[in-house]
Amino acid sequence: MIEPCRSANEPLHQRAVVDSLLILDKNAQGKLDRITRLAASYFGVPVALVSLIDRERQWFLSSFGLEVQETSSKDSFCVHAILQKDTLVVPDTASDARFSAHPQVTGGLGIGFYAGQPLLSLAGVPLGTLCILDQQSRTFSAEQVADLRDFAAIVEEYLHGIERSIYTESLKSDLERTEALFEQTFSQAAVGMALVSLKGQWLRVNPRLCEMLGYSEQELLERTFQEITHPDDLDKDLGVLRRLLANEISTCSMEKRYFRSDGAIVWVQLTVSLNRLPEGTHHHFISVVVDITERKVAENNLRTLQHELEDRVILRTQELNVVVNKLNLEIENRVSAQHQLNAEKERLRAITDNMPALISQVGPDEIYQFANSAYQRWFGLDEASLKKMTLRQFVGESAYLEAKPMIEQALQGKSVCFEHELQALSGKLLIHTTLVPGETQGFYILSMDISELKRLQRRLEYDASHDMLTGLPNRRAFLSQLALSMEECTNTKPSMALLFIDLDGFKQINDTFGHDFGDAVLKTFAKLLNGCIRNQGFVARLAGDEFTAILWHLTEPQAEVERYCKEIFMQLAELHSIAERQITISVSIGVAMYSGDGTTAKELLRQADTAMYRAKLAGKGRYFIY
Ligand SMILES: Nc1nc2c(ncn2[C@@H]2O[C@H](COP(=O)(O)OP(=O)(O)OP(=O)(O)O)[C@@H](O)[C@H]2O)c(=O)[nH]1
Repeated sequence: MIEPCRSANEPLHQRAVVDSLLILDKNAQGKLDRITRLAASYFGVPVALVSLIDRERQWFLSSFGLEVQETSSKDSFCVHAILQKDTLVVPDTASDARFSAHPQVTGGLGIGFYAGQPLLSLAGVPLGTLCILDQQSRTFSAEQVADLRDFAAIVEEYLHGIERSIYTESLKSDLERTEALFEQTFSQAAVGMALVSLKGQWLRVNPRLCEMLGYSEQELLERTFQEITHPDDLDKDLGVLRRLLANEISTCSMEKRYFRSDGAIVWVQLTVSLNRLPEGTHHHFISVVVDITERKVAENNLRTLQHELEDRVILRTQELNVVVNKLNLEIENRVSAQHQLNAEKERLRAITDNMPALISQVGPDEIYQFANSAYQRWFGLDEASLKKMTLRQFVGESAYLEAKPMIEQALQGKSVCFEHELQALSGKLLIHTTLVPGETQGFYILSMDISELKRLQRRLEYDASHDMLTGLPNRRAFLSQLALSMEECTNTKPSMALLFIDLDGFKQINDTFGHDFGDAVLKTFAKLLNGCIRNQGFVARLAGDEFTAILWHLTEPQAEVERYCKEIFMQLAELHSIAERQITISVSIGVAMYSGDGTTAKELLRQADTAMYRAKLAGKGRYFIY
């Protein structure tokens, strides 16, 4: 037998209908049995069957002349009828290639003839066949085919009735399930649910909505939603419903306020959709109501908090702006001060660098913190090198130890000056240093090179106290030495003599040989006089050709004075020429002895002068003791 080739995507609901038909009650089967029996009789065949077929099996809902209830679908003649969707007539199975090898043809039932009419469901899906079988081959006229179709139509009618009743039962059951589900959902929902008429009347309300609004179910059903809607929200609410009714939107959601029965306000999230009847007319609204009062309160609190925060932020921002402005002003002032400071520093640097002095600053650790460029010029040391040095390292060990007491005073906050020597690139320098305590710790150093100044000072001092021509101490030096020497004497032990010495006839020498020669004479005599006194006294030129000598520490005043005067005369006697000119010089000497008796310097000088005049009067070239 050639097996029927069936589509793999055979409609699924065919199986469902077949399954449903299989569970028909036995009474129903009895009706089909009457038809198969009638068909067998009408067509004069031994077997008439109503078969149902799915992919695997073939059942016989009714069988006349056959005991078998079920076979495999691949052995089924009926499948071929279903596949060709029209009456299948096989007059002689033995000569039909499709069935000649079928076991029920070659053996078994020994089928020689088959005619089957497909049975279609209400939806036109083939469910099985009404078929007749004969063991003999036979002819089957067109009228008989039409009759078989009529029989099949009766079976189909019957099966459709069953199908309808199954479908109705199924719908009813679905409706009941849906209704129960709706009822359960409606009553147990955690959100408010309601059906509302198109005019706003509450039609059905669930317990949660009643609880939310504080009304009993009955009280609520006696009201419209407009009555309990907050007036400020009503227009918006009605506007949205109008759009729903105009089919502009399919559903809407809004936040609105209801008045509870106790007058309190309930904030809700309302979602409304429109329920339509099958023909499309509007029937009622379906509302889902969620209480969002807590959320609204929280939002309000949050909003209030946010406003408070914003106010605080504004306040703080204002305060901050004031602070920032002050800070900016302060920064500007500081920047300005810093600029001034930098300018001051630069000016100070320029001043100090151009000062002919060493200017520096050392910290409490005696390390240099600042040094002007004089250090570079004088010692070849730049500021960077000095900043790595201590004062001790710079001045050297011995100079540092010498300056240490002054450094300590400066570190204790006292200004101090001292003089010292420093070895510079140009040689040894005499330095005058002032240490000035710093504002914090450490001190400033101002060192000036006073080598030249000292030389000048010494020169001035020398010039002020010496006679330029002879180099002997002058009148001024003489008078101070006289006072000093007289102070050293006591009245118990006279030990000093003052000699007033005047050249004789010096005017004549000047006039005869000239002033320059007179100068040479003065210089020669000064040297002679100074040589005579050795270390036992003091020689000075008072003025012109007048000289003085102080002899001190005289143990035998008279004798020592006389010896000195004679020494002068003797050396003058040995002097025969000056400046290669033959000449003889003599002097007159007046002597005043001092014994610490209270005689003043002026009086002593007068006494010596008087004695000298006496020597002059006595003929010059001699000495006279007062
Ligand atoms: N060459 C020279 N002459 C001077 C200097 N100072 C004063 N004289 C002169 O010294 C002379 C001093 O003369 P007197 O002492 O008055 O007279 P004298 O000739 O020495 O006479 P007697 O003192 O009486 O012996 C004057 O002619 C002055 O002009 C000087 O520095 N150089």
